[in-house]
Amino acid sequence: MTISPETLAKSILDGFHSHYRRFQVLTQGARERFLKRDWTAVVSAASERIHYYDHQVGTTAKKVERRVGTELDEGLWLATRQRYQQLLKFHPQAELAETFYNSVFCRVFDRAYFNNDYIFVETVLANHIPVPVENECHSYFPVVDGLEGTLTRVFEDIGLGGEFENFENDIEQLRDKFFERATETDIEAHNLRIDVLKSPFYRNKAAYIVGRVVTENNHYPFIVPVLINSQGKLYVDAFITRSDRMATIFGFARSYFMVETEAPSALVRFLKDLMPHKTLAELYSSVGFHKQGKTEFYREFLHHLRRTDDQLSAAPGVKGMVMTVFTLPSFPYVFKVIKDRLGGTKEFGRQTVIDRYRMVKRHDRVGRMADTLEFVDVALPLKRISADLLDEFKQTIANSISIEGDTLVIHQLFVERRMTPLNLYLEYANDEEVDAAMDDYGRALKEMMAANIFPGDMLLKNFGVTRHKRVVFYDYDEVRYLTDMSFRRLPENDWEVSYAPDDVFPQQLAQFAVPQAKYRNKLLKRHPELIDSAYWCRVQKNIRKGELTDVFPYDADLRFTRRF
Ligand SMILES: Nc1ncnc2c1ncn2[C@@H]1O[C@H](COP(=O)(O)OP(=O)(O)OP(=O)(O)O)[C@@H](O)[C@H]1O
Repeated sequence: MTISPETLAKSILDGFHSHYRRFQVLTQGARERFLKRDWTAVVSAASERIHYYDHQVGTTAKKVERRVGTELDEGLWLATRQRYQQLLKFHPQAELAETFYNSVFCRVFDRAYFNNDYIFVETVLANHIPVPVENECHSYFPVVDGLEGTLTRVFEDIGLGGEFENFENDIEQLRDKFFERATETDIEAHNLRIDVLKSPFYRNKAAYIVGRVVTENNHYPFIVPVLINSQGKLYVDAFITRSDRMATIFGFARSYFMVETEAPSALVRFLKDLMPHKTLAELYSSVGFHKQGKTEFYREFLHHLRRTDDQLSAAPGVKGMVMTVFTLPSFPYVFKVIKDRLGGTKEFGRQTVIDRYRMVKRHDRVGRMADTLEFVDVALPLKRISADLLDEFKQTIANSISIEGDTLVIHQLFVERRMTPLNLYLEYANDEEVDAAMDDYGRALKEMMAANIFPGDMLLKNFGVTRHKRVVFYDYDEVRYLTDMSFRRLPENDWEVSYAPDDVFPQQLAQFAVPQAKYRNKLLKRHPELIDSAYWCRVQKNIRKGELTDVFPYDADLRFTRRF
């Protein structure tokens, strides 16, 4: 029986709708999980939401295959693509539905067809957003009857549910911070409007209210984190206004927020207005649409390649034993491909590396582990690859590449934000910066531990320093759950030791990870407990008891004082 383009297009769109419904259900549950303080469910919902997209693409692709096989009928698919495009004209998630179509098509058919005739390499929506941004996502609060009244209305409107511990005190502190900020920025505190995104953003143990203060000539973004105490009462924890601090809260090393939206494009454009330095790719990912983040990333990359002429070359720093890492100097990302033969002491195979990178992606990355985008069959113009890098490819990743005409195809590729490797940073940093970096490296280790992550290989070269001078981990091939390891004290006599593969001796960790005494001393001065096995065991015990430690994405000095 022949199938029409109409039926085919609709069945792919149905697949997308199932995915989006499930995404919405998981996202909507965030409020209740937060109010019930069900942190275990918070962790599993976040992981399931990341996972579900691929599952749904797989199911839809199988349906397509059953109906039309894997032999591509050109006429049928050209028409299906056209029909699908029409169906999206006023669709509130049109750009996500385009991406879903691409994912299904690419799963079934050959790479030769991955062009704009068959899929949406370029979006057909471009600047045409099918939903009016203004209506969709935010509420307006003109300050007419005093700031306190307006702030109260903001909270009533957003509907966090639950009772506050001391609402009046929260509003007073917010008002005071607001006036402080108004003086700094020269805002007339009574002649303005507050715009607030209609839904709170949930992540880990917090809900965030996100908005902006609009004056006659300007606007100023803000975030208000709301936490919940052990009696289930809410309280406002801070008022965050500086854009670098906001950027860190939305940073690439954080997990994705849960925020309800019918029109992600409108939400993301509002956020872009608040944080202009963030790319659409980063913003889509930050609110959980990580596949859309990938699509936007790839589009940005293609546009960037067209606009520039520099060459892809090896990433600066110590070469890895597992990954061949390269970068385009004018583009702030690195590309990683697993080597054909894993070098040195690595006692695991390719699949373990892939599994560990995926495990980190699904895990709470607590602001300390960079997000990765995983691509299959990426085509790069050969002329943009330096001769040295091409040689390195042939020697290290020959099984993962093929050359087709003037294109090099990489069969599996991980992409991460580029940072300055910590070992390189320390070489040119001044004393104060070295102090701060070693302190932050210690904090990074502790925060990863608190999230049940044991980095395995803690060498400085496996950490990077971001634009905002935060230390972030990026090499996941030895990552394990903290609870899978056995932390032990070193016995008095070496010959008494019987080592098991998962044994870790914290007393030796700093010596191995930071052999240079000048750096190690700075680390241990701030974080002496890192070489105490009892400390590691304690953290492990807390995790086993189901305690999710608080890791705040903002500095402690921003936190409000709590008055009861
Ligand atoms: N996100 C990044 N930003 C900047 N440089 C990076 C990034 N990721 C990797 N690099 C560079 O590439 C090198 C190798 O990367 P990575 O540590 O991920 O590889 P590996 O093969 O897993 O290393 P190892 O041998 O330690 O297991 C790093 O030492 C660093 O110099």
